[in-house]
Amino acid sequence: MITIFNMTGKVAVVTGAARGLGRAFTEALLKRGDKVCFCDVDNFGDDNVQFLPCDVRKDQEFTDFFNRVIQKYNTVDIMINNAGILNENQWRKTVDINLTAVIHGSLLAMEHMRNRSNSGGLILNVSSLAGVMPVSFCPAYTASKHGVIGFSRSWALQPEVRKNRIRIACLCPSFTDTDIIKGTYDSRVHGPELARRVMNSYELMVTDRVTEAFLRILDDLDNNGKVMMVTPTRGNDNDNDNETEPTISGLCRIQDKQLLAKLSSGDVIAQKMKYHPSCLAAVYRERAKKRQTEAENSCTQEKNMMKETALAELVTYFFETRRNSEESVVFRLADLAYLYEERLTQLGSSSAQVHSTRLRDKLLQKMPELEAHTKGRDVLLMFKKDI
Ligand SMILES: NC(=O)C1=CN([C@@H]2O[C@H](COP(=O)(O)OP(=O)(O)OC[C@H]3O[C@@H](n4cnc5c(N)ncnc54)[C@H](O)[C@@H]3O)[C@@H](O)[C@H]2O)C=CC1
Ligand SMILES: CCCCCC(=O)CC\C=C/C=C/C=C/[C@@H](O)[C@@H](O)CCCC(=O)O
Repeated sequence: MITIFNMTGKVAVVTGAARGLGRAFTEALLKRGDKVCFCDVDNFGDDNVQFLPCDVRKDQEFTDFFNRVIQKYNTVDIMINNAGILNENQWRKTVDINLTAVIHGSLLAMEHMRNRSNSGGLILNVSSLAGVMPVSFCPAYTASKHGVIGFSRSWALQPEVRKNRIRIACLCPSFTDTDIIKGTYDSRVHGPELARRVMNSYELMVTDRVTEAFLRILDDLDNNGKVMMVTPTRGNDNDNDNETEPTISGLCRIQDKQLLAKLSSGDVIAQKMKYHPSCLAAVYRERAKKRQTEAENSCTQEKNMMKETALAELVTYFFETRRNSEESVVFRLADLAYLYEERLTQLGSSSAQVHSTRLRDKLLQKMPELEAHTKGRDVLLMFKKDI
């Protein structure tokens, strides 16, 4: 685990913080003793914090706002890209604010944090549960929130980001009691009736619940690339084992198929049921097992991706070296294994030990124009036409 730095007493920027979640996040940061500079298109007055009007959709305005924060505080440690709207009739504006401005805000922060002599920083992008699942009544909003996650996770993998101790994470709340969900009742969504029904099937969260998760992800020093979901019953990814009464959405999440079948056949009514403690324990055991498998799968996927990246770079290195060399080139497998291992470590792989025979086979498979020869204790790789 990489320890980056303690986040309290820092300078934070929050976009879209005149109300709703942004305002709640700002208040929580102030309580911790951080300095906060926030912006919004709406006005807001409070002497304790610095407010600057800024429409994050306007590139120059956003850049100027960010630079003014640096002028005032000399630094930015935390960047919260929170501003967001939901309006399917104005889908371009929705994408501009929810995704394009998040990209812009992240790049501004990264550029600044990269030059801070290795003291790093946190970029927290506010996505949504709609960033991880389809939502039929607001496709553009959903696309923008999916985009935020894709963008953040991709940067999080970059060696440059890790090297500079920058962390990029996402927060994905479910429906929360703020102004944005009022749009679900009017023409800003496709099918307000369906939106209302879906929303009613979810328990509405208070902003405090999301703020609690927000503070956790802020304090988690190992959160680069993390996507934290916040739902009424799960709270966040870590604490969730205090449900004693089943709700339909809760049951869907934990996949208690037997009980779901009973409910759908009309045998029982959700509100009237309680779990027997040992059944509940079994359900939680099952869920913990499922989560572990999911975590392992995603870990394996990430490792495979790193291996693919490192191998692709090695292949490029081969061809570049060959192209730039007047003479024939010979590569020692041991050197290549070392380079490959180094690159995997840079990419963040925790178990980067390389099996050199396997690496040789992979390279020969990727580059049929190569041949391997043994010379003493060395295995050498060279282009066939150079032999
Ligand atoms: N409330 C909810 O159910 C959920 C909200 N979210 C996300 O949380 C974030 C915050 O939303 P809420 O606080 O819920 O909504 P909200 O509508 O209460 O707050 C959004 C804030 O962003 C500001 N804003 C809008 N356009 C802006 C622009 N161009 N430049 C600067 N500021 C701008 C608004 O003036 C407002 O103060 C959004 O990204 C939203 O998508 C995610 C999941 C659930
Ligand atoms: C709609 C307002 C969104 C603004 C705030 C959010 O970002 C909250 C989004 C969070 C969760 C949305 C989940 C929606 C799920 C449904 O699509 C799905 O559970 C079931 C849908 C059934 C259907 O579409 O027929």
